[in-house]
Amino acid sequence: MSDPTPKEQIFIDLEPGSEWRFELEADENIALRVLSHEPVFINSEELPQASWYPIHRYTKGAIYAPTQARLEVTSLPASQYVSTSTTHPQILNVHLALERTRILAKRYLLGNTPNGENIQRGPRVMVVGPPSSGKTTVVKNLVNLALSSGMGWTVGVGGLDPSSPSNLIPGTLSLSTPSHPIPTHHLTHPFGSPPTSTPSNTLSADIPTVGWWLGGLEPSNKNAEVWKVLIERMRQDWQKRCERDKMALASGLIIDTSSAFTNPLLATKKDDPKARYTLVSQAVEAFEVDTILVIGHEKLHIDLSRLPSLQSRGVNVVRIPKSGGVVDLDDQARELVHSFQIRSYFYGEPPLPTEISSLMGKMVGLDGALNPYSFQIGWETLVVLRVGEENSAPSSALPLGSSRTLSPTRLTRVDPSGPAHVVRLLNTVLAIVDIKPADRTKPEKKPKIEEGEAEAEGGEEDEEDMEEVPFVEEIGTREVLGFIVITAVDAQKKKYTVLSPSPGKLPSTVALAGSIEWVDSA
Ligand SMILES: Nc1ncnc2c1ncn2[C@@H]1O[C@H](COP(=O)(O)OP(=O)(O)OP(=O)(O)O)[C@@H](O)[C@H]1O
Repeated sequence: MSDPTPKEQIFIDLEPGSEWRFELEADENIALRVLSHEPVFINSEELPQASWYPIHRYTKGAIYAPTQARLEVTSLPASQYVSTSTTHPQILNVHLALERTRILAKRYLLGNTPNGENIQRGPRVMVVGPPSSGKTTVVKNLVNLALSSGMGWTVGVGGLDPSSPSNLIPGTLSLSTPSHPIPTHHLTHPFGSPPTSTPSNTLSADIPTVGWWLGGLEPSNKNAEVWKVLIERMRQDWQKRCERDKMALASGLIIDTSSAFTNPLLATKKDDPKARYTLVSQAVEAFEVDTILVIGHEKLHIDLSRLPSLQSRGVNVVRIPKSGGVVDLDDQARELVHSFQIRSYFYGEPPLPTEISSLMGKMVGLDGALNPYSFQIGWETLVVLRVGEENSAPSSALPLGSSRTLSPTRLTRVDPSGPAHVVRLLNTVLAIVDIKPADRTKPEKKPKIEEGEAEAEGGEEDEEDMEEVPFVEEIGTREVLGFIVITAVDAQKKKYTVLSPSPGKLPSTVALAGSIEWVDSA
């Protein structure tokens, strides 16, 4: 029987140029629809007229109305308010300048029409700022403005913030090429999901994305060399794309960065102790960035404007205001977001409560739940590697008189037989990397145990040198195919239990470990 007392409707009226800001808690899911006729935006994506737009728990954001507007929401979040201070006009100004560059670049590249300013490619923009300054939100707005312009742009989105929930999974760098505005239904995956994680008929899955595994949440002095190689990999990928596709070259690249970029001394090398903002200079050089947007921070703006490495390239350093709506996340909230991000990689989004999914009227397509798959795999079959110098033996352990000449991106095989390793591997997130026959430095051993059905076989396994890495070093910084997590280690049977996003054989049995761990607490 249907409920005889219809629920009271909740309306939000917005003055021209105001925004409705909301912060959804763990038990808050809402849907909203626009009842007025003029366009209303969420992160510069126009909300569909009259359709319900669902927004999942934990999401924080703002609905912006350039003209008078009326919204209907299914329920009012505990934390919500309307503000007339908005940074949208400033973001729009930046967008218009970028749009001009794109148009001139397109004319040059596709129509062979030179322009007086010698613009030969689209804008390359990098957004920097302190923690919780709204970097990801600015990137998303600029990308959505470009994709909504009707010009057919295919903007590249660089994810240089391994801890951002917009990235693939914590610990990765990513490059995605969305072709439609990025939605804000939930906080994970807005820059795109790897194909193994999300069914292809969903909103976020058709954003082609490639990822590289840093294995940590931010660039640091310890992983600086690995970071540098990953940036180079990403640069090559972007360059290849631009060579293939002139429209991508004209559309440009917008890069989100880690707040570690604001640390002037990070990644400074011993041979160049005076270098400052190495991470910024590195990325600027790799992606030929021409504009840096600094959010809020006055000193950072001045520092970067005076940085010789940027001045010599003629990089335009522009300061834009920080939105008063940005939510400052503490460490606990960040941990929760990361855990949620990993969970949704494997399980997708839990279904919306029926009071939302059964709403009358049109509803935009939803991302659904996924069916991850758990199985056992032998220690010998799944080769777990770590990348980087920090994982190799300390210099003090080297023979007397010898010095370290190891490569900073060397691979170390994790031998799970040591008790410390078992503890360290449990709950570890692993990135699967593609292996080609030419990558092997030793011929492949036929795996004795495959997946699920072979579980019960167990038995003796040939002894092999578990310390030896039978692959070339280059695989440690290669593009990743997907992620798994070790949920149990059976020391007696010498097997891992792993959770994979989809059933079937793993695309490769070589995986990279980092410092990202996950325990399903949902
Ligand atoms: N105008 C706004 N109204 C409400 N919430 C907002 C607004 N702008 C940003 N937020 C929210 O504030 C949070 C922090 O913003 P964002 O992730 O863009 O910052 P960031 O600088 O990239 O953070 P990080 O330090 O993690 O790199 C996000 O949850 C975002 O959705």
